[in-house]
Amino acid sequence: MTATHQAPVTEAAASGTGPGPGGALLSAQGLRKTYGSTPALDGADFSIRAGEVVAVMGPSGSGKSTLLHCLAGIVPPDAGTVHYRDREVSAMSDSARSALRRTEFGFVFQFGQLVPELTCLENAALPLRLAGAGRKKAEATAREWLDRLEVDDVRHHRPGQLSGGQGQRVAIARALAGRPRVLFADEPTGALDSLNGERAMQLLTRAARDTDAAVVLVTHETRVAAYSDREVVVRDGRVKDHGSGV
Ligand SMILES: Nc1ncnc2c1ncn2[C@@H]1O[C@H](COP(=O)(O)OP(=O)(O)OP(=O)(O)O)[C@@H](O)[C@H]1O
Repeated sequence: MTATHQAPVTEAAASGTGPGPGGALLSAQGLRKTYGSTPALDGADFSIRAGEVVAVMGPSGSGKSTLLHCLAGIVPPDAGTVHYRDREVSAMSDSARSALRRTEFGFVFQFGQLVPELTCLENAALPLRLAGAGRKKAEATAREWLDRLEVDDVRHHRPGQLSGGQGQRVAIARALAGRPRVLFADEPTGALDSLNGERAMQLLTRAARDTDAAVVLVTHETRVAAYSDREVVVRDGRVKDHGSGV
């Protein structure tokens, strides 16, 4: 659906600054989402504060990725609400949700999804370039993040020339270079061996904490969830809060 006529510039540009329900940075209440006859979410609640790392765990098919997609404004829920600060994401137009994703959110998926034709430096600079930064400034910032993720030495390589661990760290640098307030990570270490997975998680959580970004971390691995402050478990489309993590 295109929403060109429904999205006043002010809506897309206005970034909520007040706290959301219960002081949360991002929260969801009573989310429902059905695909055909398959219920993916069935009354899911969630909330995360600035600087918090929350692991979303649960069996395969329980609704973890759907929850992440609804929270990030990628998929509109059938019912329920999502708030980012004091703005209701679930009530925004498509273009306002895209603007929110571009300016406030960062994403890391299981397979880095780097652009194969671009170098690592160009990949990491891409979100900044899309947000309007000039090439020099974007690449200077991107280099700082590649350095933090310990992959500055491969900045002139293309994704096809990297190991899995290097590629995922470039993807994390790209996601964080735009200084997102919320980082969504869906099985970010799912394609890595345990050593590379551990290192990627150490660097990801350290960088997120340094920038006070919230991290919604979908994982089925307990050793990955151990990097969180709190774990929740999704079961049959509902969320159970397990309190503090390790
Ligand atoms: N785009 C879609 N079209 C149809 N069904 C979908 C779609 N996305 C998810 N589903 C279904 O919704 C349910 C929840 O899927 P979801 O991907 O959210 O689970 P998950 O907990 O992330 O699973 P996994 O750990 O295996 O990735 C599953 O039954 C899945 O088959």
